[in-house]
Amino acid sequence: MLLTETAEDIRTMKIRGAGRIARAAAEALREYAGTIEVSDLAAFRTEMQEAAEQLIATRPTAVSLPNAVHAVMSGLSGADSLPEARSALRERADTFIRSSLHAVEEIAAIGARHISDGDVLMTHCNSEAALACILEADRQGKEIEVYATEVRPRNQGLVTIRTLNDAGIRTNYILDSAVRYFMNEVDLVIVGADAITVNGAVVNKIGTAQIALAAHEARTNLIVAAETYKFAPRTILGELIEIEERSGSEVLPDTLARALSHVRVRNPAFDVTPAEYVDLIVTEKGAIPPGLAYSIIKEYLGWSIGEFHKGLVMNSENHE
Ligand SMILES: O=C(COP(=O)(O)O)[C@H](O)[C@H](O)COP(=O)(O)O
Repeated sequence: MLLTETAEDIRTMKIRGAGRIARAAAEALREYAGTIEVSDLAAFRTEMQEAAEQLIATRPTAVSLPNAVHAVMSGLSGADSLPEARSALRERADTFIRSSLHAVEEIAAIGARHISDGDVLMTHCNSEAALACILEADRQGKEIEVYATEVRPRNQGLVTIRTLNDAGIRTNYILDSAVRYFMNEVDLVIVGADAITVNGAVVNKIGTAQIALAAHEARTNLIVAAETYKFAPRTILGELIEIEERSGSEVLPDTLARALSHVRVRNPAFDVTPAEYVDLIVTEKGAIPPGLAYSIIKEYLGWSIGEFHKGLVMNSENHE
């Protein structure tokens, strides 16, 4: 079944990157809504609720996941019959997926304006939104060069350099630890986001905060490419974004770790870059300074709503 498969693929990172995770979850809910065999609306709600929770439990950091689930599940609130509920959910899922893909295109167009001919860029991890800006700048004929990090331990940098290479963009593949060494050659850092808090802090792949620090020191601008559904409504209420810590075996093979009984491997997958190290956040609705994160949450996600909570489907009139 697509639902179980998708949940497993997100958990194991076969499907990864906040935007792709969000669309995969929406697609899984869509398929599930159309195929589960239930006799009435109440049973349908219960089944869908469980499916939503199963998806949300896969990875805790990317807020695009609960935001996508919320966008789809909100179709349940106005439905009076089982067929109505099924079709409302399918429709919400389609709308979410379409608007997510469209958002990436909009971000590419806006982000590319901030990239100048001759710029040397640096990116970290593999962000669809950040890469879309780089590819669009290249498509517009701007001569650019990119420094792309390796991204230990899962090496998402390999995916990034393949994309850049395929586009014929001059690319330097560097160790994560070589970021400061090269920073003086860089004109602009561009990264994606897994979550953005109400005060403009950016949660992204581990190492982003270190890159931001090096950029700040070198007076190199850092921009974040992020769809509005990467903003986290519940941070308005003071909630913190949970940072996923993955298995130590991703960093050190178990056989080696077993021989080092006093050593504990720590493997956080994300870190938090404070707003003061972020120059601009490029969303599909425009580029904003991080201090305006609140307005994105208020205007596009609805400030009284949250992400999908366990056992609670909230209304989202203004979530498109
Ligand atoms: O940190 C990562 C991916 O982490 P992981 O590989 O652990 O999922 C990406 O920078 C963001 O998710 C944004 O990506 P996108 O712009 O594609 O949504």
